[in-house]
Amino acid sequence: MCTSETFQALDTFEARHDDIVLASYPKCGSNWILHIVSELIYAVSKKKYKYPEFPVLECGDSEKYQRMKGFPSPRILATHLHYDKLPGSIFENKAKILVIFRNPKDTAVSFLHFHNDVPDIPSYGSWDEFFRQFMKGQVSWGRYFDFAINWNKHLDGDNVKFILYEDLKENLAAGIKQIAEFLGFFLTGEQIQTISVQSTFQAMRAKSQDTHGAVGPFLFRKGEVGDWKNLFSEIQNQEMDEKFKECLAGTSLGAKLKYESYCQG
Ligand SMILES: Nc1ncnc2c1ncn2[C@@H]1O[C@H](COP(=O)(O)OS(=O)(=O)O)[C@@H](OP(=O)(O)O)[C@H]1O
Repeated sequence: MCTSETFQALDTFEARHDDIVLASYPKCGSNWILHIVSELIYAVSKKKYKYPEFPVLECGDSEKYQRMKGFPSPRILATHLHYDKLPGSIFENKAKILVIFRNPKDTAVSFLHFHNDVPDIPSYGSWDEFFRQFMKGQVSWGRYFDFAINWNKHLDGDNVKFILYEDLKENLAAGIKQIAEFLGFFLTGEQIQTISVQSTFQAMRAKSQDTHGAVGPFLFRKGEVGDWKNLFSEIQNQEMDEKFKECLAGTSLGAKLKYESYCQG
């Protein structure tokens, strides 16, 4: 998805202290958090947050990064780039970073459906074929486990907040409150409640064509935890469990992902 020109252009990108970065592997809920953060900005400023351009940071060129200099603060920058590929100014200028994770099995299933449902992007012949490519990292933005390993040592920084998709599903209002506190936004319980009603899967899917155009209903597909059980074979389960053990078991991110709760049984 990114050419060497993209990375050269990204080097010219100047992050601001009050930028809000949403870092996630694809299909982990980036559009969900983007919506929540936009609603939080609206609640505290009464300014509707409008994305002046396509919000994925790395989908751009040097002209986009020039134009972004004129965008009002706070800017929301979504990215699927691995930690070591992020523009250094994000860290130097201490932008706030929300790192969003989702269990790798549901992430893979969501990724397959996205490829196969959305016209104009490559589709895969079968789930088995996609699974093989996903495990090898031969999919857009590379291997889930490389993304995770890359982030593992950087989740405890002052400017970093870890968010688990499954936690948000379990208690959306609590998750929104934590995000608000991390961003330094002070909201009443009533405001948090209003945002959580607007941020459920059903509410977002119902508006998806207005908010995201024709791709909306594919982007807001099912919004569930455990959909992997409909596609994974026993052998694929074992392979993913092994990979998790090899890459993340015993690490702080491994514990944060609550793999046993969401990927087994
Ligand atoms: N409000 C809400 N509640 C629960 N789940 C939600 C919500 N909004 C988006 N989603 C689900 O997130 C998945 C899409 O992830 P991303 O937005 O990161 O996709 S993308 O990488 O930007 O294309 C995709 O998951 P799947 O439904 O499993 O495919 C979306 O449905």
